[in-house]
Amino acid sequence: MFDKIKGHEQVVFCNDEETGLKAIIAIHNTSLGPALGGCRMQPYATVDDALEDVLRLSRGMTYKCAAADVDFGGGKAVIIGDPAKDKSPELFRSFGQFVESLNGRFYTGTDMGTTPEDFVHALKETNCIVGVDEVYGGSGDSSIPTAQGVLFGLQATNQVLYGTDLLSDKTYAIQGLGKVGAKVADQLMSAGAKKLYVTDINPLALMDVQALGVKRNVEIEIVAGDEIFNTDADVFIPCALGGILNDRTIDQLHVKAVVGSANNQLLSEHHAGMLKEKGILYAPDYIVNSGGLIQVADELYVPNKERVLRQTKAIYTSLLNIYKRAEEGGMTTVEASNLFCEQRMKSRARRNSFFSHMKRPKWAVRI
Ligand SMILES: NC(=O)C1=CN([C@@H]2O[C@H](COP(=O)(O)OP(=O)(O)OC[C@H]3O[C@@H](n4cnc5c(N)ncnc54)[C@H](O)[C@@H]3O)[C@@H](O)[C@H]2O)C=CC1
Ligand SMILES: O=C(O)CCC(=O)C(=O)O
Repeated sequence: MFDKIKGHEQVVFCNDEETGLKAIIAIHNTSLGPALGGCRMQPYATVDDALEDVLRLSRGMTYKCAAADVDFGGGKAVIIGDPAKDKSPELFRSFGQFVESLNGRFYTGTDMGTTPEDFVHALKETNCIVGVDEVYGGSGDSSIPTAQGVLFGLQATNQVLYGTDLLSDKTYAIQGLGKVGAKVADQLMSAGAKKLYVTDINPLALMDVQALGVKRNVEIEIVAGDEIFNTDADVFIPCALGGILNDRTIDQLHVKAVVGSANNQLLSEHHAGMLKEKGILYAPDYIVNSGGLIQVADELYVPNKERVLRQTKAIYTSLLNIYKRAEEGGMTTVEASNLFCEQRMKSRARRNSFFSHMKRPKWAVRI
């Protein structure tokens, strides 16, 4: 087990037979501050699958926090269960009690399969919850800034590919039309996208986007499953599961770039090299999808949407800088991005231990 969790500070298995809660909380690194990361609910086939997912996701949060320049560390939680069938207020209260037991080392909120409403129940047990609705003292749906961040990432990418920030007259292939993907699709239509290829396992999500396409006069083509990798779109936008950029799918891709919200898009880091070899520009996921993190981290200062938007806009310049560093250093965009984050963590961690009280975040207003 210790080999498996190598590199992580703490992994907590949460078991409550009364509510049926089976969850894992993984804290990767708290050298920049307490761990922060959403909670995913998914019917994992095995506990090992759930563990692998939470370990990968929490590690990604460490880099995301460093890149977005928020004083938090990397953590994430997964609940093993079917979001359509296994949710109950008691289950989320039980999860909240486990979060509370970590005594401020871990802050959490939504991710795939969970909604802000779920965490209103958890909030009854712990203050370490972010991203609930404003009426409960939270900053609201974090998928709104996440989707905005993806749009800024797309603009930066179009700037490199075509010399313009405009998103119009291009075709995009979106995988996953959930909280983030549906908003990205909506905004791309507003921005004048020529055509969207879309896929989702939820037929209702597909019907909604198709109806919107008719209203906005934008062509929508629904494709089944893996066909999303094989469209003639200009940009592929993954907004569902991780690990979808792998030997098999990269072979099929003939887009010019990949820019999406899904966490851990690359099955393994060497897949960034494969994309580079194929001439596909890859926007590192944790740079592009940091809008939600920016909002939930900001929430602890007292929520402020303008401040969040300003910081989310910085994704545009961060991504351009990463593209430039990668080009100049002959690296993949992921290598360039990881290097930048590791340098920042090294210098900030030292600063934190010199000047900060151990009990961070020092700005938390809800403790
Ligand atoms: N919500 C947020 O603010 C953030 C989300 N992310 C990441 O973005 C991705 C999407 O997140 P959300 O939109 O919040 O999740 P969500 O649960 O609201 O939506 C996910 C969508 O993907 C669909 N889906 C699941 N498996 C699929 C498959 N095999 N093929 C096609 N579609 C599939 C689902 O039916 C659903 O519509 C996740 O990887 C998440 O970790 C990252 C940062 C922040
Ligand atoms: O979006 C959130 O609520 C928290 C941040 C997070 O979990 C993520 O960026 O993956």
